[in-house]
Parts: sequence; C-alpha cells; structure tokens
Amino acid sequence: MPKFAANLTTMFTEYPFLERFKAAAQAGFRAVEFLSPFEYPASVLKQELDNHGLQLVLFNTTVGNTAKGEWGLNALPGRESDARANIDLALEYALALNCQTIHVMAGVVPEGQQQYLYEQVQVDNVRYAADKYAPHNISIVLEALSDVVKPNYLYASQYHTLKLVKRINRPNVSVQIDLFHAQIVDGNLTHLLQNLNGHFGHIQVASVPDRHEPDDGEVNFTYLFNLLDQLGYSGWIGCEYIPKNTTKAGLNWIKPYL
Ligand SMILES: O=C(O)[C@@H](O)C(=O)CO
Ligand SMILES: [Mg+2]
Repeated sequence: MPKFAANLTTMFTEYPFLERFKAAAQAGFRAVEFLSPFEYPASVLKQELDNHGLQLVLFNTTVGNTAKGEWGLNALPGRESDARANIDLALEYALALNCQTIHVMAGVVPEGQQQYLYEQVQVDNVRYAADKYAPHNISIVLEALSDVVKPNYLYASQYHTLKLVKRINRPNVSVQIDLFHAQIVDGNLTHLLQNLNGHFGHIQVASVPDRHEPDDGEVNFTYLFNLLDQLGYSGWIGCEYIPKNTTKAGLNWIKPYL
C-alpha cells in the first residue's frame, strides 16, 4: 500500500504556511514534506508537526539566491563553503525535526559553462554531506528537474542522476524520482521504475502536463502505484502538485490510500 505525504509547499496554499500542517492532518495525512524549513526556527515547525501528529519525511537544502537564478548551491564551483554551511544547517534542522531524508539540491549550469566541473563539485559536496549525515541515519536524495521547472539544472534525466549517484558511491545516497519530471524527460515510466528499482529513495507525483492531482492527464498513476508496490517500494510518495481547484476538493483520488 503506497504511503503519501502532503507537500506543504504546493498543497493547502489556501492557508498561510504554518496553518497548512493542521489542514493536512485534518485531510487525513500522517506525513508531510516541503521545500524549505529555513524561513522558520526549527522549534516552531516541530511544534506544528507534534501538535498535529505529523511526520516530516523530506525537505531540501537551500536554493540560494533565486533572484540571481540560483536553484541550489551544491554544484557551483567557488561556492563550496556556502554549500557546506548549508549542508550543516540542514543537518541541524533534520535532527531537530526528526526528518530522515534530505534532498541535496545541485544547481543550474549557466549557458557556456563546463558541465563536468559542476558535476565534480556536486559529487564532492554530496560525499561531504553523506559522510556527515550517515552517523545520524539520515539519507540523501538527488532529484532530476525538467526544463519546465528549471532550465539547465545539473540533471534533467533520471538516468543522468543515477550515474551521479553511482559515482558518489555512498550507501545513504539515492535518486528521488519525481514522476512529473520523469514523464516529461524520460518517459517509459514502467521500465524506468523497474530499471532504477533499489536506487530510488523518494518519489513525487503530479499529473502531466498540468502538474495537478495525479488522477488526470497522460499518466495512469493507479497503475504506477500498484507497480511500486509490486517492486517492493516502501518509501514515501510526496504529493507535489498544484491543486486544480481547492486542495480539499481535489483529494478524492487519495481516499482509498489514506
Ligand atoms: O520538483 C521540484 O521542483 C521539487 O521537488 C524540488 O525539490 C525543487 O525544485
Ligand atoms: Mg519534485
């Protein structure tokens, strides 16, 4: 039976961020994820999680300065000390929030720059993070992003991400498959999940092409949820979608699973 986490960055946006925890719990979720905890003291977030009986299953390292086009710092040559300070800060939040998986963001490779240099910096920084997180049983996931969300992100394909995960070669580092991006970039999702089985540690879902509830569009998610069960995937599936209408009105698809 698949386990779903509400993504509080994209769902329940009818409410201010701190009120989304209660809304998710009232809708029947027992777990949540979100992009960034760093705008709030960890103690404030912990209170919300505890008050509503929620488990935090994923957050990301910082995106950096989005006004300057940054979307992750860990692959950027020359920014290693900022990246590692953020990796350390993410560990503090993960321990305070009892979160066992962190998405270590890579970054954008500006036009004309050498991809391999950015990959090497990402490999070095993720190894640093993996070794630092391992004694705390905290895992790292790396997520490919399609051009729809972030043009020129270090990796767009799941297979490219897998290659880097293998090169990083740490037992607590795996792929995060966002099936929205995966369908756009790689397609052939059944074979993708079969090929990567054992190498992914987190899944996210949204319909394609509109990034709404996973009950519409070109992908048959009921089939994929069954496939994930058959493959023995026991991790979380994050609902990283933008509700078509209100969040609550769009929750019929999840009722059999909650
Ligand atoms: O799909 C996404 O965009 C997110 O999961 C993310 O982590 C950062 O872009
Ligand atoms: Mg995603």
